[in-house]
This record gives sequence, C-alpha cells and structure tokens, in this order.
Amino acid sequence: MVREEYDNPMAQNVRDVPGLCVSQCRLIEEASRLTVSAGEIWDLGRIIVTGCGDSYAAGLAMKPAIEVLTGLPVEVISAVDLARYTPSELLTRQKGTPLVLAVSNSGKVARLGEAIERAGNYGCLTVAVTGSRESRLARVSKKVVELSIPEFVSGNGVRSYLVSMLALLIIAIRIGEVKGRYTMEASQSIRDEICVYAEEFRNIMPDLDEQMFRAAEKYASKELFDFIGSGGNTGTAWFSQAKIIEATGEWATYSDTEGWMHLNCFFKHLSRKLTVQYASAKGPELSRSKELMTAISEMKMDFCVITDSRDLVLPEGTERIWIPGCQKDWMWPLLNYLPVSLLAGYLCELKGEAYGRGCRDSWKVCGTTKLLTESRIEIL
Ligand SMILES: N[C@@H]1[C@@H](O)[C@H](O)[C@@H](COP(=O)(O)O)O[C@@H]1O
Repeated sequence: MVREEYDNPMAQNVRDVPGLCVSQCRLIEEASRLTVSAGEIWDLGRIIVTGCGDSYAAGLAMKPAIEVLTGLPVEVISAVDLARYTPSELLTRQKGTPLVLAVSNSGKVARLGEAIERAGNYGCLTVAVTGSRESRLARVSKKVVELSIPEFVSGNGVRSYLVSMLALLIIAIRIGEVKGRYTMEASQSIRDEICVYAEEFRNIMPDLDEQMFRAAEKYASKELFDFIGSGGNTGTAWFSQAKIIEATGEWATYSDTEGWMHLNCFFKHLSRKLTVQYASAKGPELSRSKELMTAISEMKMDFCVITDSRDLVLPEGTERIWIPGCQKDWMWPLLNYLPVSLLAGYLCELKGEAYGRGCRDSWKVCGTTKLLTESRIEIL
C-alpha cells in the first residue's frame, strides 16, 4: 500500500509538532514569565495540576519534570476529584500556598471551572493554562497563561497536547529559577534542550512516518491496544489509549510498568491484542521494563517497544520504534507520544473509521459539547 493514499489529519498534525514546539517555546515563555510573581513563587507549598481528558494527561506526563524543576510535591488530580472529593482542608494554606495549574485548551469544560473556583475559594493560587482568556475557566482563575496555537486542520488534540505539556514545563522552569535552584542561564539551556529534542524529532519524521504506516498495516486487525509506561510516560500511555479509542473505536487501556504485571497481563485473546511499552534507556525503571519485556515475549503476543535506545536488547520478534532521547529523561514525554498518534491516524484510515465514530448513530449524544460545557455547577 502507498502511505500517501492514507494521509490523514492526525499524521499532518504530528508532522507539524516539532516546528510548533520550537515556536511555542519562546511564545509561552513570554506569555507566562510574569504571571506568577517572585513573592508568590517563594510562598508556594505544593502544586496541583488538573484538567480533563488530554489536558489531564498533560499533567501526568509533566509531573516528574515539575517535581524535579521546582522541588515541590506535585499531585495530578482529575477535575471531578478536585471539584467534589478533595477535602477542603487540603486546599487551604499549609506550609505555603498550593498552586493549582488548570489545563484546558478551550477553557469551557464546566467541571474544571468548578474545580478551580472551589480551589480558589479555599485559598489556592489558581492559574488557568488555556487558549481562551474569555473562557469561564479564565474568569474564575486568579491568573491566566494564555496559549495561542496557530490554526491547523483539527487532529484529535495532537498539537494542543504538546502545547499544554510545554506550558506546564516552561512554568516549572521559571518557578525553579525564581526559587534559586538554578541560574537564568541554566533555565535557558533547558529551553534550548527542548528545541534540540524537537529538531531531532523533525529529522527522523519521514522514517518514523513510514514505520508507523507499515505498523498500522500490520496491526490493522487488532481489537485491543495495551500501553505501558511509568513516571511521565504514564501520561504518554494515557494519551496513547485515548488516541486509539478516538481514532479507531477499538478497546484500549494503559497501565504503569509495575501495574501491568499485576493486572493487564491477564487479558485473554492475545492474538487480537497489540502491546506497546515505553522504555527510555535513561529511565529509572529500565530494569523493571526489561523484566516485563521478557515476560511479554514468553507470552507470545505482538509487541512494540518505543525507545530512545538502539542498543537495548529486545526479545526476538519485538518491533523497536526508535525515537530521539533527551539528556533529561523527564523531558521525553513531551514528544514520545508522536509514534502512536501516527499509528492511530493511519489505523483510522485503514479501518475506514471516523474520529469519535463521526458522532453519528449511538454516538450522537457524545457529539454535543453541551454535556461537557453545560454540566450543573456545584461549588462545594
Ligand atoms: N474529547 C475531548 C478531549 O480530547 C479533551 O482533551 C477534553 C478537554 O478539553 P479542554 O482541553 O478544552 O478542556 O475534552 C474532551 O474530553
């Protein structure tokens, strides 16, 4: 088959991401630099990142990075948990003010606005990281970092996911710098490293594109997709399952590297499943990742490993999907979601599917954003 005949919006979005990463790096730095003052940063006790869907995954993906950079404890809490379940006493000032970073491309999701209004009422410093300053989220947040993502064909959030993660990363770099953990020059060199990573990705894109199209051809009949990753790669694994569900409607799941051996290893119909593991050569979990690879190979199922290593010994029959690595392992999730985004886009074309089932028939009810934006608000 000829790849060009199966080109699709998700693949077009993926190809745009490295350039977008470089251009957004500077723009977000400018938009966010003075949002939280030095005094407010010195007063912080902990950080909560929240959001829905891909925006929640962006928090998972950047959690280790934010922890390393800021030296503060970071929790990623879903919007509904923050709105309705997190005890109010945990949102009040205790050994410093909690900073809540609320990620939402649209700023319109009701539950997130609700969570932020509540957290703000109890004393959190709330910051909306959003594409819309006019949105309800921006209005109820104490501060706003406005993202401006250039228009492009809609591609299942592949570009906005990058920008959400990048914004969290750049805000964290600034917090660490103001706290005196490293110099302004060191901050700039981290941002430079982000751009180097993006450029390396841009260089491998034609080969990666071809490999993922061939993988889509090979795995087009699969009905279950099982993603494994820990640390920031938990966010990547979450995002991977989301793209497969949206683009193909097939069943998809994710777990961390330890959790897989406790649960997802028990799926049946192994011949109908594709298992994908994220394994960075610099990752602190590499020894555990290798144990899983051995077990998965003994179970005899189709298996891909997305890795930044060409030397990592993989079990026979395993497909290596090589992508660039980063000097700082916590930066890897920023772009390592791109191979599966390509895979999902090509699978959608090969299976004759429509994103979100075209919101037709039984899925009509899912097509109205009202269920997300006009949900009843309760400030507890
Ligand atoms: N299906 C979409 C997701 O793809 C999106 O990530 C989420 C949050 O959207 P936003 O970032 O605008 O808050 O909304 C919906 O659930």
